[in-house]
Amino acid sequence: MVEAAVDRRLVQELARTGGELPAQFVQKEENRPIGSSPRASGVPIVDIRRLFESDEEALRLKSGLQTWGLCQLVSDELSINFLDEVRSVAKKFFYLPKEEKLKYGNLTDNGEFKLEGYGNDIVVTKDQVRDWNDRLYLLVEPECARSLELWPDNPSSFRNLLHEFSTKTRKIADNVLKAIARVLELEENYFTDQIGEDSAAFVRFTYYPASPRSDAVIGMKPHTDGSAMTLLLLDKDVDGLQVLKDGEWYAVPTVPHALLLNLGDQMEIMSNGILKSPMHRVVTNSQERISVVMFYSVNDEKYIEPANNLVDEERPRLYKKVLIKSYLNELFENFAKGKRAIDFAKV
Ligand SMILES: O=C(O)CCC(=O)C(=O)O
Ligand SMILES: [Fe+2]
Repeated sequence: MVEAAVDRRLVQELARTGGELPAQFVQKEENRPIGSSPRASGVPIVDIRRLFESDEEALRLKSGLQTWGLCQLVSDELSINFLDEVRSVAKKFFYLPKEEKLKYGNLTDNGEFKLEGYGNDIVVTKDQVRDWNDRLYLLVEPECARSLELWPDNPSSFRNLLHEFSTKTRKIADNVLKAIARVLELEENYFTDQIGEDSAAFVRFTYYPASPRSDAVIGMKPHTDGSAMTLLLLDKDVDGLQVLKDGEWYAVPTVPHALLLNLGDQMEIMSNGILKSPMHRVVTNSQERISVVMFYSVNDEKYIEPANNLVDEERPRLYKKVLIKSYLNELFENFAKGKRAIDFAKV
C-alpha cells in the first residue's frame, strides 16, 4: 500500500491547541451532517437472561436486528458501576500526556501504520478527509496473541479492567449468537462454532475531542462494521452515534447500563441478508465523547457464506463465499475511501 505524505498530528492535540481547522478534516458539502436527527427510539432493549426464557424477548432481538441492525443489551453481568469504571479508565488514558500515550503508538520506526496501538486511523490517500478522532486499537482474543506491550499500564487498572470487560463481553457475545441462531432456526451453535475464542476479537477505544466545527467535520465516517458483531459501550453523557435507516440518519440514544449490539457484515452474509449490518457514523459535538467497542469476527482463515437453511427459492442466495482474511483486507482499504466492502461479496 502506498501512503501519501499526510499530516498525522493527533486530533486531540489539534483540538487542544485550537487555531484554524486543518483542511484535511473539512468534509465536502454533500457529506456534512445537516440539521438535527430524530432519535432511533425503536431500537429494542433486550435482557440477555430473558432471551432463553421468553420467545417474546428473542423475537424483539430479531426484530431489532432486522429493522435497525441494532439492539440494546442489558445483563446481570454488567453492573452500571463496572461499566462506569471502564468508561472512566478509558477517559484517564486519553487524558494522559501525549508522550505517555505514544509509548503505545501505532506507527513503526519507519512511520508505517500497525494494526494495533494508539494514534490515527490509516490514511491511504492524500485527499482523504480524516475523521475527528484518535483511537487505541488492541487485539484481545485469542488471549495468547495479545500484544501486551501495547496494553497501557497507565492507568494501573487498565489491563485488568480490559481483561475483565472482554471476559464479560465474550459471554454476552456467545449468548447472543446462540439466541440469534435460534431465532433464525439454525442449530444453536451455528455461529459460536465459527466465532469462538480462537477467532480474533479487537477492542477500540475512540476519543472524539470537542469539535470546533461540528457542522463540517465527522467523528467517524459512514461505514458498516466488517465484524460478525460489535458490542459498544457508549458515552453516558454525550450522544454522537447515528444509524441510517430508509435513507434517514437517526441518533442512537445511550442506555447507560446497556451495551449496544451492532450487527456486522459477516452476520449479514451468513444470514443471507435477513439481518442487517447497518450503516452508521459518528457526528461531533461541542463536548468530547468516548466509546469503547468490541469487535467479534469469524476466524481469519475461514470462509463464510449464507447458511444453507436460509437460502431457498423465495430468498435466493445474496452473497458469495468469502475468505474472512481477504474480506477484512478489502474492508480496511475501503473504509478509508468511504466504500462498503460487502458490495464485493454480492452474488
Ligand atoms: O463511537 C461510536 O459510537 C461508534 C464507533 C464505531 O462505529 C466503530 O468503532 O466502528
Ligand atoms: Fe462502527
